[in-house]
Formats: sequence, C-alpha cells, structure tokens
Amino acid sequence: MTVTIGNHVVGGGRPAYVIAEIGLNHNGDVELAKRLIDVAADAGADAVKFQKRTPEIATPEHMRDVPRDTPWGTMTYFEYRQRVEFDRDQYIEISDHALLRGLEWFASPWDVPSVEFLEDLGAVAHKVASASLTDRELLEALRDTGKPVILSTGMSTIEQIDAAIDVLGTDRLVLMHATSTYPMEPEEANLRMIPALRDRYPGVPVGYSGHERGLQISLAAVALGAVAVERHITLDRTMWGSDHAASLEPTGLTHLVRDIRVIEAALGDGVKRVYPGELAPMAKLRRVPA
Ligand SMILES: C=C(OP(=O)(O)O)C(=O)O
Repeated sequence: MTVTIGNHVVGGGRPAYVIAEIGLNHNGDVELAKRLIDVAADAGADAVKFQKRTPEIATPEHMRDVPRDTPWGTMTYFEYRQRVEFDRDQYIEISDHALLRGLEWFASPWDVPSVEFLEDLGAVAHKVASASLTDRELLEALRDTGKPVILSTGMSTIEQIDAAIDVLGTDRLVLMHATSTYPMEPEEANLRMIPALRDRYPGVPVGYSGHERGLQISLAAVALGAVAVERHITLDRTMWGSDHAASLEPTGLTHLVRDIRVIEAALGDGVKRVYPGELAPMAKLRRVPA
C-alpha cells in the first residue's frame, strides 16, 4: 500500500521520503527556520517538519513553573514554550519559504487546536509525535482531517500502537519505528522492529524516525526497507536547545540523502541476472563454461 503526501508517493518501493525535522531547533526565530529550510532543500530532503503546540494545553501541569535558563534569560518552562512557538503569520512565512524551495511541510500538532491551526494553513499531512500516541482526542481530530498521518511509535507498547491504529485506521497511515532517547544508543535502536511492524500491520508503509548520532542506523533502516526517514536538523549541534545535540548538521543531512539514494540503487530487485559488466571478468576468470 502507498500513501500520497503532497507530490510524493510513500511506500510501494518508491525512494524513501526524507523528512528534515526542524522541530524547535529554530529556537523561535523565523530567519533561523528559513535557513534550516534552505539546508533541507540543498541536501535534497523531501519535506521539512515542525512541532506545533498550544502552550496553555500542551505544557504538562507539573512542568509549568519549573525555571529554565534560556538565551533570553531565566523564565518558567511555560514562558519558554510560548517563546519558541510561531504564530500564524510566522507559519505563513516559513511555509511559503518551504514551498518556494520545493519542499513539502507539515508538523506534529501536540493538541487539538494545533490541528485546526495547521489545517487552516494547508499542511499536506500531519505527524503524531511518539509522546502523543496515546492522546485519543488528538488522534481522532487527526483522523477527521482526512489527511495522511505519520505515526511515530517511540516510548510505546505494541498494545498502545494497536489502539492508536484502531483510531486512525490504516488508509493514509505511515508508521514510523522510533526509540525516544536523545541521543539514541545503537543498542536501543531495535531496527528489526521495521519488518516486525510491517508483518503486524500488513499493507501499512513503515519508516524510521531517528535520534541517534551519525548516519549508520538511519542507513541500515533504509536497507531494512524503511519507506521514510526523519531526522532532526540543526545548523550547529552545540546550539542552545534540547534537540540540537541529537540532530544532523548540514553536511550530515547532505550525506544522509546521498547515501540513502546509493543504498536504494544498490538494493536492486532480487531477480538474479548476469550484468553486462560481468561478461569480461567471466571470460577471463571462469575455467568451466556453462
Ligand atoms: C517528537 C516527534 O517525533 P518522534 O517521536 O518521531 O521523535 C515529533 O514529531 O514532534
């Protein structure tokens, strides 16, 4: 089964859909967001992704008043959450820039008003962050949009994934294997979950959302058939903010896309053939002709 996101068909043996997750790595700065969109476009990614919250709803109660040192001074966690959200005009500016650079854009809404906000802006799809997989109200709102939904499965049991899929249905669904540690260690990657999810939910395209350092694990995910790869991106891993350290810098993203395409070319079709380039070595090396 395939899922169409904007101009891309995901699954069905198509090239892996590469999502550059800007998330909150724009640190609330539209110009920084636009530079990250440029990085994604220059690297050959297919889409950029953001995170959209209504801080009044999405900030857990016990976290609200926790003080946080930020580049803008010490503030509460709630104030920080407000500081890094883009408003409608800012979203129009960044989504226009993404479209101008030939990229699809969407976001993970973390609450129901954020779904409405993104729908109003014409997002081509929606993502469910692993943390939201058990939020039935959010899942129902996303299902009701009729848009493709990309569901991340980190920090979740298989029963919780079953329950989320019961709500979302399997039409227009892309599942993402994920482990929600930052940065993720190789021992926690459990990439064999990619074929395991494919077996459990026949016909549902399965991709990979990664938070590891480096490229190897994402590339192995593609070799195991991941139909989409999502990685956080940043201009500089040492920047202030919780996700920068587990993100790819511009060169890393460029190499990721380059290497994914090499692996896809190398995977072939599983039909045994003798390549024309093998004929000369055969003539030279094979002692017993057929
Ligand atoms: C946190 C997110 O996703 P994941 O669980 O795939 O890391 C997100 O999309 O906002």
